[in-house]
Amino acid sequence: MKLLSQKEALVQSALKNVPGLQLIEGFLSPEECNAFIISLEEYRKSYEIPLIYRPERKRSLKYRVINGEDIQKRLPTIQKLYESILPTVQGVTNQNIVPLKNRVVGVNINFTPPGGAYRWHYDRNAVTAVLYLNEVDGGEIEAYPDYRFLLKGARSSRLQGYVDRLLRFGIFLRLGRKCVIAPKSGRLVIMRGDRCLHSVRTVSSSRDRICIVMSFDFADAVFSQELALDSYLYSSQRYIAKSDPNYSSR
Ligand SMILES: O=C(O)CCC(=O)C(=O)O
Ligand SMILES: [Fe+2]
Repeated sequence: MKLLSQKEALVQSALKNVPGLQLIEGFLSPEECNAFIISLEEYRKSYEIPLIYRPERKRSLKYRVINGEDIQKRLPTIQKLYESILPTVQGVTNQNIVPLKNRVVGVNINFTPPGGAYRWHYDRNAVTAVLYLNEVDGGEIEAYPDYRFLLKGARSSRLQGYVDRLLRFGIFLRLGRKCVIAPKSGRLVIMRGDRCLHSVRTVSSSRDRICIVMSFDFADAVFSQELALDSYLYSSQRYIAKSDPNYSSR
């Protein structure tokens, strides 16, 4: 394992009480994580998992993903986990959130291959829980919780896109609180994903980083960019539009 720098070790140990981002260690035991990993290895023998690659100037999106519809059909134990984790996530966040109506997005399994990463973004939904299934070198979530200037009633607007991009510049990032969360089996990260700027650092191990991503939102939530963002995140075909699919092109 790579040794953490002293500064990063401090960042990690101070993470327990950050508003907008919580860690639960050992949410699953190593044996439970292994059982999931074995069932996913079996899954991969029967089904192709698409590789999504969207190059970006800084950190690109490069990962494989099993979407929620396929999980519901073929991986019932993971679907059950998504349903049974709800009270924990509601309790930790103190928010009356529910699983997403969009089944493709609700629960995903992300496989970040060696050299893969996940670009900087905010989530479309209010709360996201990431459950790490294994430990790899690199692949840390780098996050700035509670770090967004949200435009009321216009969160999918082009203007919101400009504001969000502005906040990624170093001079602004210094105003935020940086959290670095290394992947470790059974570790659960719960964040207010629509207010937390986050990304996944490049995986430097020779094996995939594997995690389960579970999304929740308020019952009345709507997201206007649903179709564009879904094809960007889940289809291995080239993404045609040039602009960021999180925001409207008008
Ligand atoms: O793979 C991860 O750890 C998180 C990815 C993520 O941020 C997301 O799926 O929205
Ligand atoms: Fe995310």
